[in-house]
Amino acid sequence: MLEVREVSKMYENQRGVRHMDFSMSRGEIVGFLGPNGAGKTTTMRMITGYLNPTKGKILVDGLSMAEHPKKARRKIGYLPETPPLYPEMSVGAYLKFVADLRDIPIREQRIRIGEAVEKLGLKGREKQIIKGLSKGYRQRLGLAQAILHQPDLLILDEPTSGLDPKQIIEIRQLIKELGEKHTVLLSTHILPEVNTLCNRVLIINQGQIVLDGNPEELGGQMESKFQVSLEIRGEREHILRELALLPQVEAVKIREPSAPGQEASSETSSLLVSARDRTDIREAIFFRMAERGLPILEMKRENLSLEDIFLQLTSQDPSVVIREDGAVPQTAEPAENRSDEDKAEEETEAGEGGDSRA
Ligand SMILES: Nc1ncnc2c1ncn2[C@@H]1O[C@H](COP(=O)(O)OP(=O)(O)OP(=O)(O)O)[C@@H](O)[C@H]1O
Repeated sequence: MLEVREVSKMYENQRGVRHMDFSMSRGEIVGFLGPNGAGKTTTMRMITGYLNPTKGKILVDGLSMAEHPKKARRKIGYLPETPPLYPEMSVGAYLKFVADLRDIPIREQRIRIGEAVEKLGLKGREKQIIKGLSKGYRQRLGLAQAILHQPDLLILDEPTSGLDPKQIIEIRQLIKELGEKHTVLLSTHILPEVNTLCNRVLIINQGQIVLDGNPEELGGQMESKFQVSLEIRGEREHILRELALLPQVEAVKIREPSAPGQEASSETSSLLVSARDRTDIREAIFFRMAERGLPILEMKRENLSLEDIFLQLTSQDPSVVIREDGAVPQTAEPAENRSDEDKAEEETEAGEGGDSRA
């Protein structure tokens, strides 16, 4: 559905986006995460044809954005961070205006507007003036204009930013529904939003993708060691001795008391066990404890949360790049180590390209 091939964008000697390379298949809902200034908006503006890449290529359903901008843009619905609304217009008049702008045939306009109004919960508000709408309803209208021409691909730039908690839940639900028929790329700062909505996450930092994968599987991929939390009944010394005898176990941390105000129990121990590597050690622990008559009351694999991963990747220069295809760690080059060739390439890029159709 979307191919972003080696795309870079330079802003007057400052790099906005660097060698961005990813593709999206039909039906995916991809979360685009990154700290402020990482390059999310720049990338989205290039995908939607509002900004020309300095280098690289963007294909929407096989159509090159550079060669066939009009056709390619017809396949995209875009909700910028601030929805492009006209405050003096009514909801209905605005959607009619957008329908004209998108060349939707007159005979189809009523049906399309009706569908969008229905889908986005705007029914009964067609005559309302936009400046009187709440932020949540403006966002709904922004989404309605984005889907009016029935695009295959939706690009949503921070669609829930600035909304109150109730509006956030409503807009997320709408995005989830839109995701059943559209391929969606959405940028956000809110990590749980990615877990709730997306089947894939792209984390970018300093203009580069530093991680690409399934939000639920990332924790396991990122960890260098397998970790298990355990609650075991029995004499503490005995348990620790038995765990230490397992060759796969590297470290055991005592985690008591398990809840504030709860006394450490002499009967049970809460522990965090780390393996020597990424091997699953749960079976080995289970059989050893069973053999020694030390019942396991609870055993759970500990994963890094998306928040841990995000902080790990964005709080300093990324040193590890993990791709969806096999979690192969590569070293990302710190800026000072870039080759002269790379620097020369950047200088050349700085002289090319520019904004278009802004
Ligand atoms: N028009 C511009 N001129 C010059 N530099 C720009 C311009 N737009 C963006 N940049 C720079 O490009 C980099 C990426 O900015 P971008 O707005 O794409 O980040 P973002 O990830 O969307 O950030 P945020 O989460 O704050 O919206 C930043 O360093 C920014 O300062």
